[in-house]
Amino acid sequence: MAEDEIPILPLDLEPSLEGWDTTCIHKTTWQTPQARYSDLQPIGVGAFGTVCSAYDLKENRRVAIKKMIEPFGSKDHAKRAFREMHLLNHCNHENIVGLLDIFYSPCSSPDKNFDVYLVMQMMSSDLHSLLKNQALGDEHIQFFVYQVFRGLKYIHSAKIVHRDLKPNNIAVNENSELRILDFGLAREKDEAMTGYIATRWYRAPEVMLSWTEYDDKVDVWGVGCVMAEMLTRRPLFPGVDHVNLLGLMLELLGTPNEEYLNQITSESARNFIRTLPVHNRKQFQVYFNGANPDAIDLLEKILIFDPNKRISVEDALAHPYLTKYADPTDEPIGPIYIDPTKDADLNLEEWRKMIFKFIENFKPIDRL
Ligand SMILES: Nc1ncnc2c1ncn2[C@@H]1O[C@H](COP(=O)(O)OP(=O)(O)OP(=O)(O)O)[C@@H](O)[C@H]1O
Repeated sequence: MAEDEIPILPLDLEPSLEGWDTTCIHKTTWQTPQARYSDLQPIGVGAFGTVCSAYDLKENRRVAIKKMIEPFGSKDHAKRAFREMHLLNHCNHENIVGLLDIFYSPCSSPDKNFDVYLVMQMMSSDLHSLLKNQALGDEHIQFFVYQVFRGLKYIHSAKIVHRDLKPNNIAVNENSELRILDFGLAREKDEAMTGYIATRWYRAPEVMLSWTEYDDKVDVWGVGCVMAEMLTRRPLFPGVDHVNLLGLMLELLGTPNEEYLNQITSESARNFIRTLPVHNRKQFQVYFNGANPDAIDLLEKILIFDPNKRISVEDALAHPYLTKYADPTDEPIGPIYIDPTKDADLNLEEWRKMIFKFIENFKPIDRL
């Protein structure tokens, strides 16, 4: 499946255990995963995986296990699967979900397709489910936004761009700890960026309007959309298609100036915007009526069309809205990520071998 064909799923699919091989033999141990991971309960579903919580009898803790959907369905699927496991394994940070273990289906060999299961820290909910059920107080919003930026500082300093931040990809615990999930679309920063990234509503304008280059500021935009959703409990830009999404952005943020429009590489996109009614930027104090003025100020600095003028992660962490939690001595940076497959043009069989080897060689580490 090409990246621009990634299905956009209805938001609330019922998770299930369908297709789970609960009898498969664990690669590294004497135990079957069924014996090591018991009490499987479906908790989540995405376009590329179904997720269960399970009790890890060896470590005496609950974990989340994601079964990748058709990792070998196509070359692009396999590439995505490899990237996800490799990136998850690279990151070790309190605000990023980590790879505790990985295993495959019974009698797997590199020569034929096999199922892949990723074991991660278990979180109790994600922001999408949380917001469906409850309103968040300002303190919670502050703490969540802080933690997302803290996680982004780590991944961006490692030269990784997440590219798919949205409430479903932000997991939280009862004690308000937060971890960023789902590195399926993440990329090494300098890699050529493709047009399709991020679920539509959270997609930065520079991605939609095909700027020649875009960078980690797409993730800052994503935080802005998620933060606005935390304040109002409604998606900020629920566009039904590209044109509608752009229209919603222009209505709130005003028509961008010529300097900005001239940076859009697609002539048709540029001209299209010029045909639309001219909007003035709405007053955020009115739109986000009742919100903490510092929250509004931070949003003003995030929701800016031009990524070069959009606030950076470092400056966001130092913003007055997050002062209560900010501690530059406790906001670690990450080791630079190098994708071993960066310039590789592998076929499906070769990807399968890469994934098999990764699982074979996987060594669990102590995860934060
Ligand atoms: N570690 C975890 N703890 C708790 N819930 C989780 C965990 N990992 C995933 N989930 C749940 O499962 C859902 C799907 O997981 P994930 O986003 O990783 O799958 P995906 O197929 O890559 O999704 P997408 O459609 O966003 O690409 C999440 O939205 C979340 O509700």
